[in-house]
This record gives sequence, structure tokens and C-alpha cells, in this order.
Amino acid sequence: MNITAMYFSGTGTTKKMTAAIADELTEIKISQDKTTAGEKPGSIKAGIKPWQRAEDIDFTPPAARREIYRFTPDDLVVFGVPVIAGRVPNVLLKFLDTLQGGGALAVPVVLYGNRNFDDALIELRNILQDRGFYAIGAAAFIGEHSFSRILAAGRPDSSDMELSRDFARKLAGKIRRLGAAGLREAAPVPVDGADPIRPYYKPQDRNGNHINILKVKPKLHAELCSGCGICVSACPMGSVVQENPGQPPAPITGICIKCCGCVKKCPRQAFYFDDPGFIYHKEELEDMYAGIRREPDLYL
Ligand SMILES: Cc1cc2nc3c(=O)[nH]c(=O)nc-3n(C[C@H](O)[C@H](O)[C@H](O)COP(=O)(O)O)c2cc1C
Repeated sequence: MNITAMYFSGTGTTKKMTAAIADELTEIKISQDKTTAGEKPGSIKAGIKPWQRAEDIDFTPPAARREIYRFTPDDLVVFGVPVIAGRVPNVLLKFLDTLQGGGALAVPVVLYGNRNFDDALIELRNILQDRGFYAIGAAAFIGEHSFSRILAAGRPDSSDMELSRDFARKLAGKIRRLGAAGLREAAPVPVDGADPIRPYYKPQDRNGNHINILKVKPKLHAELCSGCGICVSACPMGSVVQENPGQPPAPITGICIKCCGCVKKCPRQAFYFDDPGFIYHKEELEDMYAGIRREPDLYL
């Protein structure tokens, strides 16, 4: 069995969690198999071959979403996306529709910024099932909110990582108990969320008026920029363009999903937002959710 972490991750929280679950799962399963008296590694009796960690598939860069990814029944994919407006990021839907699950096992994982994951996990689970995967476990973890440095700051933290290890241990136990055929029969794992899936979450002001941040884009303090180009490779939409190497990028005119990869990865903090609606929404999210600590939801 090949264990792959596959993720889209603007500011790295989804990457961190997805890769950690895949690492832990591989470690646990290998050591479990070694200690199973009289059985060869991989519990071949249960129809599952020995396990190895495959290379990550990071589909954050636009070029990676032009590839077709095909899996087989010998694969287990820990599949992560961030929650955007309570759903799977809609810019990914066309790409996700090209996945070839081929009977692989999958563990859908979403990272959300301490507000709510709404229907993102059930949507991701359903997409993976539709694409030929078997969703055998699922999780919603909390990641520092893309817009903020204080909302869920530093998460996933050491307590989240401990829970992710426990989740991986239990998942390995389920795999061992049910075997390949039993796992496929038991899929998809039940998760929270509505089906049919609800509309995208819409930010509102205190009077209930919709705040439209769709067209908002970050701006650049050109005098702070060293021209290093980190922002160019950080942008999942290919919208940060440096016309001359070593020079500040051009003003962003392409699609921006507000993932804040450019904002948070810039070593000189040269990017900023000045849109009043965006700033209001960010501050309101901080007011409402920075004082509470949500805990991960794990499904097996
Ligand atoms: C446009 C946008 C919308 C978001 N919507 C939500 C949301 O509905 N609920 C929530 O809790 N977090 C929301 N977030 C926060 C992200 O889900 C969270 O910060 C996540 O950890 C980011 O993952 P990454 O580090 O892999 O990019 C949103 C982030 C962005 C950029």
C-alpha cells in the first residue's frame, strides 16, 4: 500500500496536517505489522500489502492542477483542502473532477480557521467517493485563519498534532480490523455537514448586509519588496507576476482567492489589504472567534 499526502495549501496549514497524518499512518502500520506474531509486514492475510510512504502531491501550484492523477486499490491518499466560505474551494472543483480514484482508500481532511467547516468535509468526501475512492476516515482540523495572525494563531499546534497521531493510530486499527474488503463495504465514513450541500457562506456586516470580497486583491508596498519572487511561486492562481526578475511584481490583476500565501510568505511583509469591506470582515471574524478554541472533529 502506498500512502500519499495530497493537498492544496495556500499558507501551509493543510500541508502540515495532511503530511503528518500520512507520515504517522505509515509509521504506525509498519511497526504494527512488525509486531504481529507470525504475520508478514502488511498483514497480507487481510488483503493489504506492505506500506510505504509515497511522495506528496502538492496541487497548490497551477501547473500541478494540469496533471491527471490516477490511483489504484494499492493506494491510500490522505487528501486535504482548506475550507473556503464553508465549502471546498470552488476554484478546485474542475480539477477535482479529473481525479481517477481507481478504488484507492482515501482520508478526506479539511483545515478551517476556527469559524466553522460547515459542509466542506462532506463535500470533499462526496467528491472523492464520486471519483472512485473509498473514504474510510475523515477529519476537520483548525488552522491559523488565512486573513489573520491572531485568529487560531499557530494552529495546528502541538495539541492538534497529538490528536492527529491518535487519529492515525485509530485509523490504522480500523484498517487492520476490517481489511480491504470490509473497509470498502463500510465506506463512505459518516461525517458532519448537510447533504444536499448548502450554499457558500457569505460574510455580512452587523446589519446583515452582504460584504462582497470576491474582487478584493492584496496590494504591495513596492519600497519594502526585495524582488525575491517568493510571492510568485506562492500564488496558487498564478496571479502574482514578476515581469523582470529581481524587481517587484506587477499589481495583481488575475484571480485572487484571498488565500494570503503571498501575504504570509513574504519575508518583508510587503503585501497588504486596504479594502474596507475585507478589513471589516477580518476584524469581525477576529472579534467573534479569536477568543474561543475549537477542537478537531475526527471521523472513523
Ligand atoms: C477566502 C477564504 C475563505 C475562508 N472561509 C473560511 C470559513 O468559511 N470558515 C473557516 O473557519 N475558515 C475559513 N477560512 C480560513 C481557512 O480555511 C484556514 O485558515 C485554513 O487553515 C487555511 O489553510 P492553508 O494554510 O492550507 O491555506 C477561509 C480562508 C479564505 C482564504
